[in-house]
Amino acid sequence: MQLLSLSTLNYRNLQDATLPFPAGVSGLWGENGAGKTNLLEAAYLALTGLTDAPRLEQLVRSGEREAYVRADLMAGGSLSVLETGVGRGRRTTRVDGVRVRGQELPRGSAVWIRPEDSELVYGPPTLRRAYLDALLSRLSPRHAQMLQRYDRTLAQRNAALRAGEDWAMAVWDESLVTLGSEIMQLRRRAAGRLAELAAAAHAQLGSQKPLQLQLQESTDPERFRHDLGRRRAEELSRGATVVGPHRDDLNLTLGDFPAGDYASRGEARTIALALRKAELDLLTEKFGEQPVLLIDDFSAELDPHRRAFLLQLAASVPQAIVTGTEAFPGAARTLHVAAGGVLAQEVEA
Ligand SMILES: Nc1ncnc2c1ncn2[C@@H]1O[C@H](COP(=O)(O)OP(=O)(O)OP(=O)(O)O)[C@@H](O)[C@H]1O
Repeated sequence: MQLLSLSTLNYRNLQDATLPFPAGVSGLWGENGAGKTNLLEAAYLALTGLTDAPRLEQLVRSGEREAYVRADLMAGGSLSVLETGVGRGRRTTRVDGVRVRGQELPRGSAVWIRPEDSELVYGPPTLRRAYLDALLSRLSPRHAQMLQRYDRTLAQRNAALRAGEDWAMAVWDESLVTLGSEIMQLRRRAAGRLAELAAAAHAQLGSQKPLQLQLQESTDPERFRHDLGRRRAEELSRGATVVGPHRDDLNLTLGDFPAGDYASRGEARTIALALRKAELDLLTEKFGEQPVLLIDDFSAELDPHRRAFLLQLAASVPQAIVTGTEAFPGAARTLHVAAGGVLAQEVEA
């Protein structure tokens, strides 16, 4: 896939502009705080409709009410215009001028690799679940739908638990078990393939210690109903559902040890890179075309071998946009970012 151009309006510190992007590797370099991450974040939002900003208004330039991003995307041989507008608690999405829901944007259009991905290793289970669920939702609209319904049911069940409505549990359990069991089955299937791809990417990254990835479930489809009943008293006293797919984790083991407790910063970044490469591979398998690859801060915490891997990875996809505080070696086109604007452009041989 290829992002032909990115337009932004009122987006964080970026100057309002339309930037064309050719195929191949574009390298964006600039000082700290120049706006490089904001540019990749805007591209990711425009291409996928996704953001992990805690509040949508953070994306809007201070003093403005709304921000807008637009991606002209070439996918499957045809051009689509993807537009997203965001404001306080509000997001609207259009494809070719027609208003759609966010999940109707092309689902395999971009993968974003960034230094914060190390939190997938060190951070709490919520982050790994979010990674898995976001990926599965892009691979399967059914999973996205099940997950939404599960989250709604879970919130209602928790409210009933807090209100001490023991009598209502039979009804909530029925829906939770039906939805939760399907989510567990979908996760199991995808996690198996993800584990293979991540382990292979990790080995390619030159790591001597093998990476293992395993779904850690708080229950399983056969036991789910029984476990809910067994822990009812505890749930009523805590006012929360204590078993189910919302309590699962993705265990990462490096060599013989849990990665979150033992991995060095560089090792964690390597594991995170392997997870993103696996994401790229899964999306490519599913949609038959490689996503646009966005790489933020390519040199952060990586030794020369791992940097070389990123270089090769960027060169292996139809289009990659890579940022750093120095120019990306081997980029077909180098752009200079300063004060939220793309200032200079040099074409290398
Ligand atoms: N909503 C906003 N309105 C205005 N400016 C913002 C907004 N959100 C973030 N910024 C500013 O945008 C600037 C650029 O941030 P960005 O993370 O893109 O920098 P960067 O070039 O990636 O820097 P680094 O190399 O340090 O990672 C920061 O100074 C930040 O304070």
